[in-house]
Parts: sequence; C-alpha cells; structure tokens
Amino acid sequence: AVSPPLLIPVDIHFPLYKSNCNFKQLIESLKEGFATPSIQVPMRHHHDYPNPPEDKDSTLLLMPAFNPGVDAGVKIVTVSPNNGKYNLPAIQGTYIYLDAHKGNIKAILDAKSLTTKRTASTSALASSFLSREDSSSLLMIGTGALAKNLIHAHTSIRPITKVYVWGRTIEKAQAVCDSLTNESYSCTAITSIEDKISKVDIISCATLSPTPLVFGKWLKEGQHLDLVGAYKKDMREADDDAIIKSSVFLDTYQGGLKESGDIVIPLNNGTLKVEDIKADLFELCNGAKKGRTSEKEITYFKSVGHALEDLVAASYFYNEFISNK
Ligand SMILES: NC(=O)C1=CN([C@@H]2O[C@H](COP(=O)(O)OP(=O)(O)OC[C@H]3O[C@@H](n4cnc5c(N)ncnc54)[C@H](O)[C@@H]3O)[C@@H](O)[C@H]2O)C=CC1
Ligand SMILES: O=C(O)C1=NCCCC1
Repeated sequence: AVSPPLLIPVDIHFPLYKSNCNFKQLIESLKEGFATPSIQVPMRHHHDYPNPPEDKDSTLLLMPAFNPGVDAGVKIVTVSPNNGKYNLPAIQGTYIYLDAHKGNIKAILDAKSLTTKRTASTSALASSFLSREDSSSLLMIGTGALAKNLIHAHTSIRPITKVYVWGRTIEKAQAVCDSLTNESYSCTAITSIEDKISKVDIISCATLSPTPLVFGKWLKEGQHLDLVGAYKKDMREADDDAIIKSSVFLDTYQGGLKESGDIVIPLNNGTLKVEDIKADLFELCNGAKKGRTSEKEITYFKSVGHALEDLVAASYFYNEFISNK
C-alpha cells in the first residue's frame, strides 16, 4: 500500500510577510484574480456582536473563496474597534489555505498581515485604473496597521515624491513616517487634513472613524480618493458632497452596496443611485468598464474587502514561502 504523503500545513506569520511582499507582484496577481471567472466567492458572513467590556460592538467576518481544482480558503477575522487602547490592531484573525482537489490544508496564515497586504494592494490596483498616471503626492489619513502598507502599495504604482500622514496624534503620524526609511519620497506628519487635502493627487483614508474626515468641499479636480475604513452601514469616512463631486467605484458590488455607510447612506438618502456607480474591480480588471476618463474627474473608490483578495494573496505568500524555503 502506498502511504499518503505527510501533509503538514505551513505556518505563515508576520516575519515571512515582511520579507516576502513585493507589492507590484501582489497587485498584478490581484488583477489576474479579479479577471479569473472560475474563482467563486459566496457572500461573506458579517456579524456585529456586543462586546460587554467595551462600549462598542465588535464584528466577526467569515470569508470563504474557492477556485475549483486549484485552491480554496477561508478567513476568520474580528474587528475590535477599541483595540487601540490595548496597543493592538483592530483586526485579528486567521486564514486557512486549502488544496481544492484533495482538501488538505496547505497553510495557516496570520490574517492580520494577510489583510493589510491584500487590502493595500487592492487599493493600489484600483488606483492604477483611477488615479492620474502622473500622481506625485499622497495624503494618508490614519496611522494604524494599514497606513504604512497603503503608502508602500500606492507609491509602488505611481511616481509619488511626497507623502503626508495625518493621525489623531502627531506622534503616531510621525511614527509612520519614521518607519519609512530609504524611500524615494519624503514623508511629513501633518496636524490638519484641511490644510493639505486640496493640494495632493491621491487621498487614502483607513480609519475607524464613524463620521466623515474627508469633505467634498475640499476636493479638487483630478484627485483620487481611496476609502478603506467604514466597514459598517453606520460608519463613513467621506460626506455626501464627496459623492456628488465624484465618479464612484467599488471593490465589489457584492459587499460594497451593502456593508459601508460611505455607499449605503448616500444610496438611502438619494445622493447616489446604484446606476450612477461606474464599475467594480471585476469590471475594471476584465476590461468590461473603464476607470478614469478625464484628467479633471474626481474618482472615489470604496473598498470593504473581498475573499477573492485573501485567496489570491494566500496563494501569493504560500508560493513565495515555498520557493524561498
Ligand atoms: N476595506 C478593507 O478591505 C479593509 C478595511 N479595514 C478597515 O480599515 C480601517 C483601518 O484598519 P487598520 O489600519 O488595520 O486598523 P488599526 O486598528 O490598526 O488602526 C485604526 C486607525 O484608525 C484611527 N482611528 C480610530 N478612530 C478614529 C476616529 N474617530 N477618527 C480618526 N481616526 C480614528 C486610529 O487612530 C488608527 O490610526 C478599519 O476601519 C478597518 O476595519 C481593514 C481591513 C480591510
Ligand atoms: O478583511 C476584510 O475584508 C475586512 N473588511 C472590513 C473590516 C475588517 C476586515
């Protein structure tokens, strides 16, 4: 009898992500993933639940995806919005990466790192269709786990020479800048969003703010707005005026139309109609729809996250790990 191979799942944790992430390659893999019709993604479970020791609900997300005959996976993540006070990122969780043929577990991945890398790369993928090609400045709003990754991802696809970082404390904004050494751009911590926002080409916002930090009255022709936070219907990072002035794009219609106040609130109050939304990443990546169509257009991209991104990124990091072993 032939004994079955010993299948020991690989454990992919933080240091492996750090040394193995080439954002340009991951962005390209995501682009191919969004244009691969065989990948199937059921609607994710999004459960808000009380967190009695805190004054805010937490959220549990269960996110499966499968590419028949190839691979499959499921992410289990929680969002605990008060984690900042314990010096922890809001997002915690794990990813189980599977062989779709025999069903064995190929890897267990730390989902905090997986999520930051794939979310930042997804924003940059969107920016590759939506920001002006000559974009040379970026304002990063937020100083959490995503901030540094978003800066790396955005600067990998546009000729950015100036980065500005805003956080609720200047110390945290400065800490993000201090962690970016030997880069081809300057990084400056700032104390006022209003003072800088009208002067940059790309604005990326990744916070837990329940109310807008970006106001349409500040936006200027040609800018690209990347909204990453606001993962619940009662949260938003930009106001109605931002929607009115912009061409609106989503990561996916599946989650984007349902989960975030940045889209749900303007849909409910009549500021936005579903038919006004220009495209999602499936349509941009398979060429069915166009991204930016003029130098003057303001583009508004809202992501809530999608399990296809996790599956593609898990495959990317698994292959990096195996080939560098
Ligand atoms: N669209 C997507 O695919 C994903 C979205 N997210 C969301 O992105 C956001 C940022 O994620 P991480 O950086 O991982 O979180 P984190 O917990 O590491 O950092 C949160 C950041 O938000 C700031 N913040 C909290 N309350 C704020 C307020 N009222 N006003 C301004 N800033 C505030 C904190 O100071 C910190 O800079 C979260 O809302 C998270 O749920 C996270 C992963 C994927
Ligand atoms: O992993 C994702 O996708 C998430 N989306 C929204 C909030 C936290 C994680």
